Amino acid sequence: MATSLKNLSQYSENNIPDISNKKFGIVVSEWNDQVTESLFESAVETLIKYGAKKKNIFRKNVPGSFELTLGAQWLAELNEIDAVICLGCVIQGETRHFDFICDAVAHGITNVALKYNKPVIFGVLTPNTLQQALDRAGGKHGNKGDEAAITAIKMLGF
Ligand SMILES: Nc1c(NC[C@H](O)[C@H](O)[C@H](O)CO)[nH]c(=O)[nH]c1=O
Ligand SMILES: CC(=O)[C@@H](O)COP(=O)(O)O
Repeated sequence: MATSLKNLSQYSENNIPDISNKKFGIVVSEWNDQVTESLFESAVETLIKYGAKKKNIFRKNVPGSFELTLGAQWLAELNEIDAVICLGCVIQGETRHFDFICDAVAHGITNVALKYNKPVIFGVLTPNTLQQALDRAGGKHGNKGDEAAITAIKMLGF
């Protein structure tokens, strides 16, 4: 979809399962916390909107997005956790460090989902600029946290 048409918070509300007794782990990167806190607030709001109980939402912080994989694993290995949402924001700098982090996190989170056979959602923004991140954390392109939460919910209804 062309960026100009993108809205991360527009999705079908069909096939939403009962999540009243589902437990969610949310791991949040502290880097760019102006952005990641907005992603977290939106994710929690969406989970509760569709029936999750606040007492069943468990947050853990990690220093940066590179650590999201291990944080996700520490949550996913808990039998009581039904789905994990990973929230981060990696902003392009001057070097290739951005590429290594994004690649590692995308592959790492995928591997955790497959290893523990449960939804582990990639709610990580990978913008070129802070403004692009803000546009996707409650701005003109919606909120990635909302998208990540509804993705977790729908996967629980698979
Ligand atoms: N530059 C960003 C980082 N860098 C830190 C790494 O994620 C990691 O914590 C460090 O390399 C030590 O392992 N992290 C972000 O989440 N966002 C960035 O823009
Ligand atoms: C994505 C990052 O880690 C970023 O902050 C690194 O910036 P730089 O590539 O300019 O060192």
